[in-house]
Amino acid sequence: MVLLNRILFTVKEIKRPRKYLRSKFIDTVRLHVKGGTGGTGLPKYGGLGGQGGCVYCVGKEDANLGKIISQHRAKTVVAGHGEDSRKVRIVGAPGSDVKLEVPLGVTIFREDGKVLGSIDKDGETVIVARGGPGGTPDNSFLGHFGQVHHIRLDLKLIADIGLVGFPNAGKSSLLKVISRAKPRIANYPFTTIKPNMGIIQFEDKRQISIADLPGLIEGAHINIGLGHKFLKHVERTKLLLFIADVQGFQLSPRHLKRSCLETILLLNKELELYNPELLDKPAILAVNKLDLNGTDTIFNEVKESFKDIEKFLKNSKMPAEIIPERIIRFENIIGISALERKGINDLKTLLRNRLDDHAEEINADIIDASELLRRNKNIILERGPQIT
Ligand SMILES: Nc1nc2c(ncn2[C@@H]2O[C@H](COP(=O)(O)OP(=O)(O)OP(=O)(O)O)[C@@H](O)[C@H]2O)c(=O)[nH]1
Repeated sequence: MVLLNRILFTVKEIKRPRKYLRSKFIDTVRLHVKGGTGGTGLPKYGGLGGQGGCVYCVGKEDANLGKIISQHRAKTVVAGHGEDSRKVRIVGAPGSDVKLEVPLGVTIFREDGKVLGSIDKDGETVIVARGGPGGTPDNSFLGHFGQVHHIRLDLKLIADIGLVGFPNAGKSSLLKVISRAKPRIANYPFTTIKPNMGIIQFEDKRQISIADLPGLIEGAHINIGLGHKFLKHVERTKLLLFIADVQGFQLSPRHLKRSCLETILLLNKELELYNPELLDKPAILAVNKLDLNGTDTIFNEVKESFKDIEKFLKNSKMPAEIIPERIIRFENIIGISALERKGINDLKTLLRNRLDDHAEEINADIIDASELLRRNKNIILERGPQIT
């Protein structure tokens, strides 16, 4: 009876996590992939064994890595073996291939760290394990084993804009008013636990994608909060949109209260510690919650201090540990209120114009490269036929 009571009591204790906490966003999958073995040949009749099948990844817009895991629970993917040559079928049939549908933005790494390829477009294909050749006179009619690899599929979202900010800054609220996304919004930190994607739609049908990442926090580099886990998703974005709460941030009464400017510098520092190259991306700063009383002054002070931030920091009593080595250059600083939709249209226009300029800059680079090629064609051709 006591035992029964204890069991019943324990069962009652186990609470299933809420649904949104269970829906995990998966951005890395490890798999053991094996190409099929080639079939054996038939020496007596000169019969050829079938080629082993291969395992390959193909890009699909609506695919997700979670589906791959559910389809291959054992995490081993094996392609079909080639058919042996027989008297009645002198050339063996090839083994069946296995297709893995992956979302766009996936890079495939081999166990030794070598990149096997990346998939950025729909239909793009990368073979991850080739099948072994079938038996022929060259290999004494013995089929070969296929390739065997441990691979890692690593997803980095491909979005035009990456939204970075501290928890509670209003990233999800901004995403909701600027795009059609429906993120969770609540007044406590880390409501966002997985990246959310939204599409900003313009009247002329132009679309811009925006990725909202879970909040960064002071000390993310030592894995505080959600750490740097999601920062890889901003690597492929063309523009960074920083969002800061005009009131600053305080994780709990036990933690220091950081002002708006301090949170911006801390964000800058976390990005720098993760990958300093991120600071070279074009960046725009949106200071949020300007509907609150008396916040205009804070916004103006922040804007003013960024006019010559190095000089400002030299003269300020800002603690040294929060100052990054390299300070990001914001191309624009804009005040908004996601709650009251103030400044949202200006922000949208700003983002669009900046992305259009970015596209022109890239086109200019391509034109430069082709011009260089044209001018140096003779020199290049002299070097031999291997360079085309
Ligand atoms: N007054 C005011 N409150 C806002 C504004 N934008 C967001 N909030 C509030 O701030 C709180 C946090 O907003 P979220 O959009 O969830 O913030 P977040 O940055 O996504 O937070 P995490 O999910 O924790 O990273 C919510 O209570 C919002 O209602 C604003 O412009 N003005």
